[in-house]
Amino acid sequence: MNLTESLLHAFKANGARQIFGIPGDFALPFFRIIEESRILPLFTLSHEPGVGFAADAAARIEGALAVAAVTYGAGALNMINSVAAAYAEKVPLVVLSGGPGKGESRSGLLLHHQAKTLDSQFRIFEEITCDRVRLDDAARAPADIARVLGNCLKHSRPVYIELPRDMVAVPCAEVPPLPAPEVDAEALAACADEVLKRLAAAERPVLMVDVEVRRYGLEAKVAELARRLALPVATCFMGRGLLADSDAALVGTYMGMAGLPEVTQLVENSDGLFLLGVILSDTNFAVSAKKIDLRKTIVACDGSVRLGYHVYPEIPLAALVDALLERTGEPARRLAFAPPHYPRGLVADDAPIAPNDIATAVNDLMAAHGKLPIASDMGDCLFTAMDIEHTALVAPGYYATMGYGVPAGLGLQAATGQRPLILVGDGAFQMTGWELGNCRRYGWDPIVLLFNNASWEMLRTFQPESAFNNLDDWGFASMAAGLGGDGVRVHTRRELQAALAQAAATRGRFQLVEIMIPRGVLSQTLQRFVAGVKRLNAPKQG
Ligand SMILES: Cc1ncc(Cc2c([C@H](C)O)sc(CCOP(=O)(O)OP(=O)(O)O)c2C)c(N)n1
Ligand SMILES: [Mg+2]
Repeated sequence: MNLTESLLHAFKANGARQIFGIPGDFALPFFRIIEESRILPLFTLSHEPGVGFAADAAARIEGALAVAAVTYGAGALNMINSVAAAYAEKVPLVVLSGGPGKGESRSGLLLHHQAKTLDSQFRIFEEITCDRVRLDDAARAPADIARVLGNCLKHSRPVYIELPRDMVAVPCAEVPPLPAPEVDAEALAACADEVLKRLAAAERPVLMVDVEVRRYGLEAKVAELARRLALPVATCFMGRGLLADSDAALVGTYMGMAGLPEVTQLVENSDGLFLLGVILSDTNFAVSAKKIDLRKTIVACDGSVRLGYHVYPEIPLAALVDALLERTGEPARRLAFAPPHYPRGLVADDAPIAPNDIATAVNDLMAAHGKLPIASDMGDCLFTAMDIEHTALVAPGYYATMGYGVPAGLGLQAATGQRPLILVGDGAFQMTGWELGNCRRYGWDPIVLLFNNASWEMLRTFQPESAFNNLDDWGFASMAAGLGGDGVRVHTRRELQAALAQAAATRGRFQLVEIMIPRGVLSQTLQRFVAGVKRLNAPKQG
């Protein structure tokens, strides 16, 4: 077996199901082995940001490793933003980059694709990965690969592997099993006992879940824990879509002043708030109506558990959930809760379309055809998604990068085989929407809802006086045929309903529904979010 095959077998043995990538001369040798060995399917896309986002979405939806393979320099550095997004949102993404061979680096010449030095790329990735290795020693490689992949899964963060092009075919041993995370049994027991004691003492305990629950494959266990403890469950903005298929008492998504008032009160008035796998970010908590007193909360994330002033380090989330389940049985009472109401029954008339009409039309579609997993870009489309029935959702809710939606939808369909719904604004579509041109050769057929307000509308809500927020009308629907799909532009609610029905009935080609929205017309959630941010940032009176 050669080094590339050993690496590919290790990817597969630890959960990866495909590789997304774009080759280059520093990567051609190992791309050939990927293609000829067929150990993992290879999907090439058109631009490295899209490669990173597609692999990120595959990792999120599968709760497993995903691999983004690129060439040295122009390729890998083109993917920095996608890897930074994966780091911020705790995604186990493996960056596999080609690199110069040993001989080349001694030639004394500056190499093409080289930035400052030949080590610059390795150092740049240090800031957005939890571990890195350059595979320049075949004897050390199996242990190095095991260590790096082990850290990728343990920390659920990206890692960087550089494969010099003169090493790809050297003989190499199999990669050993990854090191299992060690847990101090006594500390775990004390931690689990204290968590349960706190929750039992609370009159209004609430469980809030976020991305780590999916990253560590814990959704079913967490739903069972919530049932046993009779806890109402809220997701945070980033955690939207979690537990969608469970019987957990899902009350909705907490968004402070921007969210449903009943969910905001439940969370902010809780005397036993249990934050499980929650990233304490501004997009999750910035617009809190009432500052959540973290001293009264239980925060389990990033491998530690904090209860007030008590901190238990090195407690993996999975170990904590298992320990809590071991200590709980059938609930004394069944929790009565009111599931959130999502709008249905679109009035299909000749009125112009507002974002909430899109949510209503999608809810009607899912009621008729079953739930669809959603990949959403950043923009009002993501705020609109909060009014869509709870379903699997991948979106950059915290890192908030644009360009995510379309490639992420392709990654989602490549990973699961399920047809996704993609939500994307016109500004974001201008960035990576062209990746739809890759659907035909892989048989992907997403339904794409393009919110076209000819505007960077989110920016306009914060700075309405700037004319640069006005975008031109690009006529996206008319471009769909050339990219291998079908496109339709809709202006009224009647046209929207008909277009969605037609898209749902058409398989085998992507369906682009270009939804014209008047500038200044926002989703209710975004309106509340902006009002909340403005209120919080307003100069204090007096
Ligand atoms: C890669 C990238 N560039 C810039 C931004 C800043 C930014 C936003 C966030 C605040 O940082 S929202 C927004 C406008 C989005 O326009 P569009 O996709 O048309 O959606 P909508 O019209 O619904 O706003 C920009 C430019 C970003 N988030 N990501
Ligand atoms: Mg827009």
